[in-house]
Amino acid sequence: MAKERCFQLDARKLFFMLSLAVFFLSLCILLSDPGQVVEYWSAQPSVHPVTQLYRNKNASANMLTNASLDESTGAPAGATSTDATDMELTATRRLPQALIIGVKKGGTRALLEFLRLHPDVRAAGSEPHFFDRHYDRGLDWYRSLMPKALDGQIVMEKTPRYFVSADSPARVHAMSRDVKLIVVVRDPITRAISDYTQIVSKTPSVASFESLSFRNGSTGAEVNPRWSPLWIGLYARHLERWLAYFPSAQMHFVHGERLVTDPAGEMARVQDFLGLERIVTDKHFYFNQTKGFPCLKKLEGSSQPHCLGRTKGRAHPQIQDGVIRRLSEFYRPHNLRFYEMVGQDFGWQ
Ligand SMILES: Nc1ncnc2c1ncn2[C@@H]1O[C@H](COP(=O)(O)OS(=O)(=O)O)[C@@H](OP(=O)(O)O)[C@H]1O
Repeated sequence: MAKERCFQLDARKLFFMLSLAVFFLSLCILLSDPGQVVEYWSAQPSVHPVTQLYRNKNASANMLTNASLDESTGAPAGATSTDATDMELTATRRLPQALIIGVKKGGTRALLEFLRLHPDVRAAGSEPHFFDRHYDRGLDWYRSLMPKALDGQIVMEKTPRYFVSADSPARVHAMSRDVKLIVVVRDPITRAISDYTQIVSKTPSVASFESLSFRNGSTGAEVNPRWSPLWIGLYARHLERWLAYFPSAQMHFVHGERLVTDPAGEMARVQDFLGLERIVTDKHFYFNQTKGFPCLKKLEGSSQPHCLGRTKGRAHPQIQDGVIRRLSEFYRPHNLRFYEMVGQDFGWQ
């Protein structure tokens, strides 16, 4: 009897010591690299279904774009039927979960093209202008413009005019209070010159930038904030209307200048904001000296590099220094207010 009790005590002691050893061993691993544990848990929920297929197919040498998604199923071209059944790949047309709402001439086309490289993004190619111009056509019409997408893929579109359209915030909110909003912003003066360059390309007889920027056409007069290329750059005013409907955490601001100098860095932040795995990286870009802009190393189905078209990255006219100075003074308080509202200094002088 006493022998049996003694054996039970020894077993308990052994169990206790083993537990202690396991506990200390775990503690050592955790202390030597706590990041691993955090990284593991934070990495788990963000893998979207097509990203998983993309990984499985190891597409690193075979970059997958929206164009390579089968139009009828929405699955990546080349995915087998077993992949499709396993993942219940049934593509449907859905309303967007994310919108690039502005700003005109900010770099919105570049951003959309870069995002389209991501296997979990499906984007409409042209600008629907639903919330600003075609709202009376209804949500079914709008939905019909969207590409087919799988569950878990993010559907998006870009219409830069939404940012400055008075009706858009309420209408977007009526469609979805959870939609994610992206705004590409650029120095409002360069943006205005870019806008003006586009106007001249369509109407060469238009008055000079200098005369249109001031109330009576003379640089001695007040800046004319009603001239559309200048009015669009009053970012804080336009943003106010959006913040009446959406919390700032639901909006992401892309630094337009950095989208040119560091596209991969800006893309990392956008992918994080959209809850996507960082698949679009510096591997996808190269700087094209002739164009003066980053371009894509290759598009799907082609081994050729791809730059945006000729209407993106036009040469700007030279604007008088005095006019630039006056516009800087004009925009300074608006820019500072905008920085405060978004909690980010964009560094425009
Ligand atoms: N990678 C790359 N390639 C070419 N262009 C680039 C790129 N990244 C940003 N940009 C800048 O995008 C500006 C055009 O902006 P948007 O696409 O928003 O214009 S639009 O509102 O859709 O007309 C365009 O303005 P301009 O330079 O005035 O033409 C570019 O400066």
